[in-house]
Amino acid sequence: MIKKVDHIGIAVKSLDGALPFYTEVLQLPLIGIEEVESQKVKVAFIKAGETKLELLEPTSTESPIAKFIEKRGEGIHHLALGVESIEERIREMSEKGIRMIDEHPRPGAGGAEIAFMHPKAASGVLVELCEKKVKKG
Ligand SMILES: C[C@H](C(=O)O)C(=O)SCCNC(=O)CCNC(=O)[C@H](O)C(C)(C)COP(=O)(O)OP(=O)(O)OC[C@H]1O[C@@H](n2cnc3c(N)ncnc32)[C@H](O)[C@@H]1OP(=O)(O)O
Ligand SMILES: [Co+2]
Repeated sequence: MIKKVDHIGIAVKSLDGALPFYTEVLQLPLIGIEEVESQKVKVAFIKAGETKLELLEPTSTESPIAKFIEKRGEGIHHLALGVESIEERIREMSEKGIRMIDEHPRPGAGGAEIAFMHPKAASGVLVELCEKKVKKG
């Protein structure tokens, strides 16, 4: 079911402000930066050994990240677990009575499909299921 911890999401006010700690102080490689409009975020992926850190900057006051920072300040936002056949995983979770935020996968960063579980279902942790769609051809 779960292949790995795909990434750890960290909510930050600005990528420019947060990145130097990870790339200069910790010397972790920056994989890339991209905007995910549907989630109202700009994200920076950083390689951290076998997993990744995902710094998330809100691109609007309506962004879930803006709301999170407003309420709780910057900090760890979500845990993303790498899965295969995400549609089936979502169905499995629903059948187990797990409260899903997403009943169907949504586009995530890096061409992934993602789906969130409600934090109440996971002892207060926002869990993201994430399937990297390998580009065919
Ligand atoms: C694109 C990229 C990718 O990887 O590809 C991403 O990750 S996108 C990442 C950004 N996108 C998302 O996060 C989308 C999924 N998130 C959401 O739908 C929403 O943020 C949400 C439903 C988790 C929370 O919405 P909200 O804050 O308006 O709702 P509420 O205020 O009612 O919060 C409901 C309860 O969840 C708690 N809560 C809210 N956010 C979090 C969080 N990140 N971790 C743990 N608990 C959380 C609140 O404190 C509250 O608990 P209490 O009731 O005890 O006070
Ligand atoms: Co994520």
